[in-house]
Amino acid sequence: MRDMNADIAGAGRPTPMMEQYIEIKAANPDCLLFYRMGDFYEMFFEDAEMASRALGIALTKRGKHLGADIPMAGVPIHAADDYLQKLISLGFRVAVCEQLEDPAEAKKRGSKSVVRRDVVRLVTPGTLTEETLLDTRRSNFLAALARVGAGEGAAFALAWIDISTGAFRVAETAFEALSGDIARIDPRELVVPDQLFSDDSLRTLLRGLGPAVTPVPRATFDGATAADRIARYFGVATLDGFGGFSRAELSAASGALAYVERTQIGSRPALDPPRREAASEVMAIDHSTRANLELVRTTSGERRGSLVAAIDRTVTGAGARLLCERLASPLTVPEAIDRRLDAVAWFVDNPDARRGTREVLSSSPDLARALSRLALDRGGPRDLGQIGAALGGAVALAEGLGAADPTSGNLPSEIAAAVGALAALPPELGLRLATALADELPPHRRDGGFVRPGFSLELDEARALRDESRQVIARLQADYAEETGVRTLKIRHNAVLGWFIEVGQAHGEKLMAADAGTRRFIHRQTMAGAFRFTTTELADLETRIASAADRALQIELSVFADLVERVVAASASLKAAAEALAVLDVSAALAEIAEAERFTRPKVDRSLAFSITAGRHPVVEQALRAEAGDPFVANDCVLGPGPGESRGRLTIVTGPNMGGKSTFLRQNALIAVMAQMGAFVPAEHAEIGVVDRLFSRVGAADDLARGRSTFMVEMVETAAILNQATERSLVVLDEIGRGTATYDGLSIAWGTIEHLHEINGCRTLFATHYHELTGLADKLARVHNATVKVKEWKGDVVFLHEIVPGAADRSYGIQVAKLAGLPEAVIRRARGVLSRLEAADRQNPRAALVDDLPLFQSRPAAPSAEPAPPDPALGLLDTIDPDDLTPKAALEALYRLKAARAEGAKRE
Ligand SMILES: Nc1ncnc2c1ncn2[C@@H]1O[C@H](COP(=O)(O)OP(=O)(O)OP(=O)(O)O)[C@@H](O)[C@H]1O
Repeated sequence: MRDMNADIAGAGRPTPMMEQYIEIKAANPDCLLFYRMGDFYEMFFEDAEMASRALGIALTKRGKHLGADIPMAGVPIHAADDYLQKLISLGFRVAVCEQLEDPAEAKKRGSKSVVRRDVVRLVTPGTLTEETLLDTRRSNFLAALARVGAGEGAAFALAWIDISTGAFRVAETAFEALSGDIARIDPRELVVPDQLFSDDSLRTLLRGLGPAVTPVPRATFDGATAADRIARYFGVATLDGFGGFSRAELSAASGALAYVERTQIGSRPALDPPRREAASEVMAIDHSTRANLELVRTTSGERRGSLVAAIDRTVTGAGARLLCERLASPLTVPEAIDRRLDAVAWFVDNPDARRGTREVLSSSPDLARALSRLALDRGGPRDLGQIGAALGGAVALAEGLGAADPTSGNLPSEIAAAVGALAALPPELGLRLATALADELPPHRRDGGFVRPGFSLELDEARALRDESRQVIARLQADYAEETGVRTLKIRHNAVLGWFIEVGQAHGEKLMAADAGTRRFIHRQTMAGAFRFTTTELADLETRIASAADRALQIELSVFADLVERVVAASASLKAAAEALAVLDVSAALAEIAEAERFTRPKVDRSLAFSITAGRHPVVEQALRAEAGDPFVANDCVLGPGPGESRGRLTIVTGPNMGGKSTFLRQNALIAVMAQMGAFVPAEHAEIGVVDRLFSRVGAADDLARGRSTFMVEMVETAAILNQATERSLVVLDEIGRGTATYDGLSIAWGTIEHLHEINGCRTLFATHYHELTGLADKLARVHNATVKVKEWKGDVVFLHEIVPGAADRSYGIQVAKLAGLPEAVIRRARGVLSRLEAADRQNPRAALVDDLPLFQSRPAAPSAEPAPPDPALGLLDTIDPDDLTPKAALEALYRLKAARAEGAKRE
């Protein structure tokens, strides 16, 4: 397409319409152009070819350009949303180009003039608003990444906006935290200034995010104009009222807003003012930990099997979105966590209120998204209806919850705040919507028929006239039939002729002859087998009908506009109510699952405790139940400091394959996440000192997209843990070092444990098959051993899934391999090899290593007691006096120095 303009100059001119198309397309080169022609969006040239392949629609042609056929493909307006959804999910961006005037208007300018058209909106993954294009249970964030400064001193920030609900947040981040923060926000689209897009240090990260990354001109991120842009958007003189923002945050917020403005063209979504999220208030969970723990989706990308799928009992889309958000961003401030837990506890203790709340909520529509569509002028009567219904529900809820706490003042603060927000809704708005809107609502305002009879006298009159005229037509038809004696005479309507009288051919000829004198029946059209007539009477009536119908529609549209205006004027309180409804849904849903699954309230404080009694893995437990398999075996886990200790413990978990080590590791990480998101947890008792960062290295996966092998990925992630974990962190490591040769792996695991114990001091679970490591428990004060119990029965192994103190002596790998169906011959051979290896180890046991190796030395601690041998080069240097040297002697001295240094290096 880009070259097309150049081509045209050299050849004959394209048609005026093609000229218009080419101009609009040239302004939107990175989008498929949906070019409105009547009831279709048409695409031409490469766009047509791409769309026809992507959507499986017919590729046709229309006219010629430069002597060649113009490929064309089109989608009908009424089905456009479905096609848009498919295109967006395939990574396309679409520019929607509408007709901006009636074709009749264009004709007035001359027969060759083209209808004015322009792009009214860019549809991109991060800027969707239509119900059909959105996933109800997932937020649809557009994020923007900004960097201020360069090199070591560079500051990063992210801003993210969901235009379908108005949510707008900003947060500072750091280079190392970027991938974790982006994973937490989970945006559908990330915009970055073009210089960051091509920055080497970010290339791997951005490439990993795929087509959802959109580079934009850096000017929109410009720090100097950022504050102005934001203030302008919200119509305020200064941002002071929104709180303080760093330069990087302003830049990101400005970049995100600019993109919203660019894609929405003239429309202005009703966004909340940007809210700052402090990194210290959210548990840091890096990208791979998030993926490993399968918080919101499994490693294969599905929601089924994830933690959120196992615990989500919300009944509204907004509730599901909030639950997901809370799960993705657990808190680190115990008071804030307690506020959430208080709300859940209240719903656990008040099952009737819970049931009532959930019942009202389940029929409560998506207030935030309906509001957003109306504010963007993309809403229909049903969106108004949804607001009305949600308002009705809100009033019922506020009353119901108030009644559940008649003494009032005893409601937990989160619920009280939600009830407050619901009670603050303008009562007249709900009433107005209820009286104005009909019971059954059409999807589009253009068809009318959504205003309740009795609401507007004028409308009722216009409608009566319109409908009555129709009866008059029926009567007229009977009269004409009577008058002409043609029983089959019909009065019909079509778009070209309007109302007309139709009779069969024979009757038509007769009528023309009989009527020749009076010319009462005016001939309009002769069809095959039929004649069409009109009369002055009918023409008059037609005008009256048309104007009455038109009038009725105009009145309806003005009622619509008035209602939208009232709704938009109340958007602040409606948004607060939408948030309140979501909070109530989440709290009640977490109470519901707590009761159904016997979850209990965790105690979260500022200690370093980590004490779980009878903890379970919520997903595995439900899966086992669904398969009607053995019940899940609950296990304890204590990682907090013991008596007299100031830092947390490291527990080495050994045990057979398939014994349940990974499950145990993950369940404790998940319990920490659940506790800090403000949910009850699958344990009899849980006490957790807030976890600032959670690290989990569970299971290995190649990252071929980034050109890293399994082992490399494992080492990169282990390095991140060793460099970042604090004593407040929780670290869960599964089989570190297994991806390489045994001795290398064992050595790396060994060094890692010592570093975690001595330097990081974090609470750690470490599962391994290197049994030699269990010896470390004797050497390192806070290292403990735990193992999974098994029973051997007739040479087979029976897993008990019970974690007990102590070390395993063997892995039962061969027994598990046998269970998995490895050929008998292989099993026999493996047994033979194993017994040889074990015999060799008995002669020269690796387990004894722990006694031989000195303790970990890399602590930046005490200088070593033994002085290092003096460097001979330094000794030699002392004997040289530069003032005494001739140039030749100086050169010789230099050679001698070099030699002495080489000698010293050898000794080191
Ligand atoms: N506490 C438990 N109660 C009941 N069943 C369990 C329990 N823990 C694990 N299981 C079952 O055992 C299976 C294997 O568990 P898991 O993957 O945790 O073993 P593992 O010791 O990590 O094995 P490997 O060393 O081979 O990775 C699980 O899929 C689950 O079905």
